[in-house]
Amino acid sequence: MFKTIRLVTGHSGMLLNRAVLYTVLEMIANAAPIGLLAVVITASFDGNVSVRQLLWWTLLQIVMFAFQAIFSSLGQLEAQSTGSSAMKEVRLRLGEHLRKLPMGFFARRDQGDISQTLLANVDEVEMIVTHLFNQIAGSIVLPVVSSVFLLIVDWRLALAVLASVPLALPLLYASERLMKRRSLIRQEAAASVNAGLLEYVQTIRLIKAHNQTGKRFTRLDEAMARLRDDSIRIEASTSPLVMLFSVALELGFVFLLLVGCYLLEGGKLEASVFLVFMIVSTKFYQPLRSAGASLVQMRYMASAGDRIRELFAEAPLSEPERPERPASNNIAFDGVHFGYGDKKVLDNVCFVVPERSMIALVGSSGAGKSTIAGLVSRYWDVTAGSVRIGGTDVRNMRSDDLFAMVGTVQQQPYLFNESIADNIRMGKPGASIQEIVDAAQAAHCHEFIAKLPKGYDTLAGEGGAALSGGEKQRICLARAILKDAPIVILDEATASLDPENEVLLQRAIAKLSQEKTVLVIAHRLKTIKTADRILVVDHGRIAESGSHEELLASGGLYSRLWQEQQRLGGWKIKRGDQRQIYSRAEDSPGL
Ligand SMILES: Nc1ncnc2c1ncn2[C@@H]1O[C@H](COP(=O)(O)OP(=O)(O)OP(=O)(O)O)[C@@H](O)[C@H]1O
Repeated sequence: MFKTIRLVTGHSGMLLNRAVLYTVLEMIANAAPIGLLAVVITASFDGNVSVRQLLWWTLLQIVMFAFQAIFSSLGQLEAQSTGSSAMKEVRLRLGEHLRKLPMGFFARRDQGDISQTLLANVDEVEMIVTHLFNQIAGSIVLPVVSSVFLLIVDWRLALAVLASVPLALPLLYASERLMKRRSLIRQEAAASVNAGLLEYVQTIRLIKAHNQTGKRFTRLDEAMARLRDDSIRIEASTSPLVMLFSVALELGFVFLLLVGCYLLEGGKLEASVFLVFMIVSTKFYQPLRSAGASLVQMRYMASAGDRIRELFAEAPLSEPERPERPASNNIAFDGVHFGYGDKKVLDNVCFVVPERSMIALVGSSGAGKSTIAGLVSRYWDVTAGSVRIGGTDVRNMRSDDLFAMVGTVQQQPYLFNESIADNIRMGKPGASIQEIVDAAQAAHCHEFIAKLPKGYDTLAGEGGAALSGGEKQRICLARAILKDAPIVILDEATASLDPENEVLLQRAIAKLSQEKTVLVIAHRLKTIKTADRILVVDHGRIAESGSHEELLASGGLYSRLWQEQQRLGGWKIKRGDQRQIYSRAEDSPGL
């Protein structure tokens, strides 16, 4: 549990100490009136109380209440600000850590599961820092102070009051252990509900399209039912133990009555002392009961901390001890083998992409093209062989240097729910609006952005929901152009474009390749016809390599794919003719 507190407070540990100090002072101010009360009761029994003394005691009581209020506010304020800033730091550290993890981690772990850790688990741990830790520290101080006081006043009665503590503690321990076990199960159930909800919202279009609403909802419903059952189970198993702990603790009061009556009977105890004990013991049991309940609750929150620590424990991509910088921007694959776990995907892949050239990767679906592109950015590490940039193995480069060198436009473009300008600016933080417009013009998206009601200030919608696939892809391309990285990877970047925009974009990409190293993945072969070299990937191997003309002449796989696409691509919808919807391309010179 303390590991969790240390993990989240980090450098702010000292601030938390200050919060605890305020709480301790608050509790001392809370306990002080007890001593005062004892003096008043004893003096009243002895019959020597003056009005002046009473006034002084009352004044002292008021001062203690004021101190209590001041220290309580200071403690809460300190704990809240420590907690909030510590959590902000933890989220940033987690975000940074996630960025450095290999992509294999994201293939293993569910998005919803990760977001549950980043959001809910961090919030739960924040509760420890802002409320529970303070509460527990405070609730322990009061009984400690009161028991010291009681021991001084009458050790026999004090021992009677304290006798129930060793009886109650094993029950608290059992409850804490049970909570530890059950909380992990409940955390997993909560993560699976979160994952289900996220998937449901993200795929709502698909679910509607396939009329799957009921079925998907059933799965979500089941996950929620599991969470409900686990929550009830936690409550049902730990609450009775916490309750028993309270009852066992209160048994001390019964011991006090028994011992007190016995001593009173034998004339070995003054009635005033007995009365003081009966009043003060309430200040002993009540805080201990709430400390016990908070401790069990804290155990649950600490399991959220375990999940955060687990995430931090995931090994990031290894960083070289002596980082190297590439001498140039060419890319070389040298005998690369790679597989996802046991599944072998690439087999002895060798090729070079010279600087200022465009190399295209083509091949059937699942052949391994995106995997090759991913290895350049070190999304994964090769199993054998090496991927080098400018002669330097990418594993010997600092990952930040590598990411800065490569600009990628993915198959599925993603836009953040920010303005279009900010989405493009991500490529170069701090870029002026003129630079953004220039990049948008190069990516042929300026025109449609300018026509939007708020132009570049239009919100893209989460995931770019408010834009078409082609528009999103062009904005992502503008982002990559603005990044101005020496290596550009376009993974099916023109897949969602209409023929007209595709031609324009081809020109932009061709221009890009005059200055940069460009690796393009495309299914539509006519979009990469002009590439300096085309690599045909087949079952994880480079099956053919050459220019468009050379590959056509060789009559191999590329040539067959080309013929096939020519045949299929020759069909188009003929406008204005309801009877003859499809027509051969050669019938239409406009194609
Ligand atoms: N994260 C992953 N975990 C396990 N297997 C994967 C993963 N990503 C891809 N694969 C598998 O590796 C093989 C190559 O996939 P890859 O995405 O590289 O092919 P591709 O040629 O780019 O396909 P496409 O043209 O359809 O995008 C496929 O069989 C695919 O199922």
